[in-house]
Amino acid sequence: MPSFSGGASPLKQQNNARWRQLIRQQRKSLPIASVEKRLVDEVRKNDTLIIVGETGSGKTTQLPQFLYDAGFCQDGKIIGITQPRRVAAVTVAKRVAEECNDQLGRKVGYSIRFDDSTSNATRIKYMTDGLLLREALLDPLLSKYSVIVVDEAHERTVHTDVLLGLLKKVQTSRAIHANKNGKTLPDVQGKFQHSTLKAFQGIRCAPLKLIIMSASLDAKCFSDYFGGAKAVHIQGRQYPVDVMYTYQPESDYLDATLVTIFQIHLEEGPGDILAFLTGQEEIESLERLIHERARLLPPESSKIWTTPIYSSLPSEQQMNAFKPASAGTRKVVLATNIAETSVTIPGIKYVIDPGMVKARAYNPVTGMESLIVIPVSKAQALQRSGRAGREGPGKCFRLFQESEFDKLADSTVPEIKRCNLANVVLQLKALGIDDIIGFDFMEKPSRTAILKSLEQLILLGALTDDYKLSNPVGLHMARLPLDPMYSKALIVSSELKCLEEMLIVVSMLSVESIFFSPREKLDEARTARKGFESSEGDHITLVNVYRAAAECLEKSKNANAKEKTMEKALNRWCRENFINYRSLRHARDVHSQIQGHVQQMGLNLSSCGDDMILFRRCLTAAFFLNAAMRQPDGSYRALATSQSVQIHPSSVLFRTKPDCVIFNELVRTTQNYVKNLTRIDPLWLAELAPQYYAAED
Ligand SMILES: Nc1ncnc2c1ncn2[C@@H]1O[C@H](COP(=O)(O)OP(=O)(O)OP(=O)(O)O)[C@@H](O)[C@H]1O
Repeated sequence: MPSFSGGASPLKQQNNARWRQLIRQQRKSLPIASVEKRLVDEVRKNDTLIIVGETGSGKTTQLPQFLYDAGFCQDGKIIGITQPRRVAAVTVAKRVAEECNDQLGRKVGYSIRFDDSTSNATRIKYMTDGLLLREALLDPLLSKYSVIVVDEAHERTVHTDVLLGLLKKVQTSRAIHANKNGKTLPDVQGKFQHSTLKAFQGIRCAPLKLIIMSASLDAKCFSDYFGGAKAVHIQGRQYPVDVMYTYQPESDYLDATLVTIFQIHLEEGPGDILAFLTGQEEIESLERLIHERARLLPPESSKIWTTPIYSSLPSEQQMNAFKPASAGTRKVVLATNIAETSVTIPGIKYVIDPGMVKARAYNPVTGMESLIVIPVSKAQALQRSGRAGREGPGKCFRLFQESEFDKLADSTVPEIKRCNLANVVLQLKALGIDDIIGFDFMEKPSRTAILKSLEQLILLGALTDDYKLSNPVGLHMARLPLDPMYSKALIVSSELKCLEEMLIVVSMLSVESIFFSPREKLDEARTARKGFESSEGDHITLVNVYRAAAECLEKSKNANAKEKTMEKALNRWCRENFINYRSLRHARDVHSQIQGHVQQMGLNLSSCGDDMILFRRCLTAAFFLNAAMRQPDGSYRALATSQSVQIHPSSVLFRTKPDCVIFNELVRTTQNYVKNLTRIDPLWLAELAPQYYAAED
């Protein structure tokens, strides 16, 4: 994973005395600055504290610095701040390092999956909540942290919720431990796995301070969970944000966003625009429409620079959104909700919020997870408007009526209540927490959902029949930062000697939209795609694309081209073949990261060559829970859930309609569609997954 960079060079800025003076003034003028002493006192007095303060009041950037200055990092301890999103962890760490007049990675650093900028000197560490959970696998008492700040807790991502439960447990263990005046840790014996206990024998642990923060959380609910923890409210924001609503409901929010962008561009003063959309496809189609329309404007008003930001975009491309536009050009950032909380995107004065978001949905009875587009909550709308008004007064255009806003839910339903819990259960098991149903979740997922995931993990071989983590399969699976089904696929394919192919498939499935079909060139795109298609299905088609791209790179490498030229050649090849260059690059990134993991785990990196029957059998052994049979009426029935599903038109099997398939994704729109399919022989199911399909006597 490349390191995050971009924007003006911090060192250059730091040498500039005027710039330093400006930063000092900015920091002093933040609402949080006037309550520094009070906040530090409250943290001293309370082991758990809830801080609610408006967006932009200075919580994320300032509080860790206050605590550092107040001596919370004595004895080499670290203040850890978790964020639900990678991009926030990185950009905020960069900003705070600049404010501290230090290089990123020294006093202030960030650590996210596959990218760690910290050093032994780091005392203020920004990270994703998922990363801290992984750290807990190695250090169950999180002994190097004196304070942990869980920022943007209102988002209630599944990682945040699991982390909150875990931190509560760690706090208790550390308090008991500290009372025993620094003895070793028999008091936590039984709470954690024996193997991990050894890692911290003899370490002295002081109590852990825990701070929960957000602009839009229900303080009472968090306080109750933490035994009546104190909540403090920080008043005021630095700059006002004018919020506007539409007079009429908008039937097409994408078109309404496009119109609003040009309305702002042509009628409002200088300032960049941030528009929230639901996913990569919407972003890319709007980007094209903006460019088409901008070409029709007179030259003096046509200068618009669009820059997308969504989670599957490679990190250095995400960072483009944080760069300033050149003089006279208006930057339009097209973002998903990854830019909704915590971040300050320089230049943004106008926010456009169509009020929709793509969210996970889960049916605990069938065990099926899907993605659906739904209205945002009030908390999300508030966060979105809070991205304006950070460097000066701002405006937020909500593309719905005020009466609709009033009808929105106050907060988002916690993700833990609407996702497949297999991953959570696997992580908790790896942390030595055996009683999942009895785990102190802030909001308990349904019993059915927990049981369903336990059952799934047993079927995948990650848990034994008595619900213990299996060795080595379960241990390997917990170590891989992937969905359990994908982890299982890698382990099975190593046994069946086609790990190389499966690595490609898992990487390609981890990114969005590999194929690119512009509306005006649909026929050309279809013809180009035919060149990669396998009649066996989409997985092998993806392998073909990946290998053809690798061949293109190999050719330019053989011609001794420099890396930049090789990338250019790949970009050209992608355009010619209607492949999404951004997605392909991301897939290559993911591939090299996962390859590192599987090699470390000692898995066998072999290829099945042209034996695609073997590979399809391997896909069956991995994804047997997602098998579907054709019905007499041409529809399909998902075998595990008995749901009626259709093959998505994007699949190469859309027309051939084989008897039996395995699939990777279920998308709910007007119908249940399955995507990413491979044709299989139904007899393989009982042979390769007898634990699930063996015929009853
Ligand atoms: N990268 C940056 N560039 C310029 N100004 C910044 C940057 N990061 C933060 N700031 C300034 O610091 C202010 C406080 O930011 P901070 O992220 O600490 O606020 P917050 O209270 O945590 O907001 P939120 O609840 O939205 O996360 C911003 O409003 C902005 O004025």
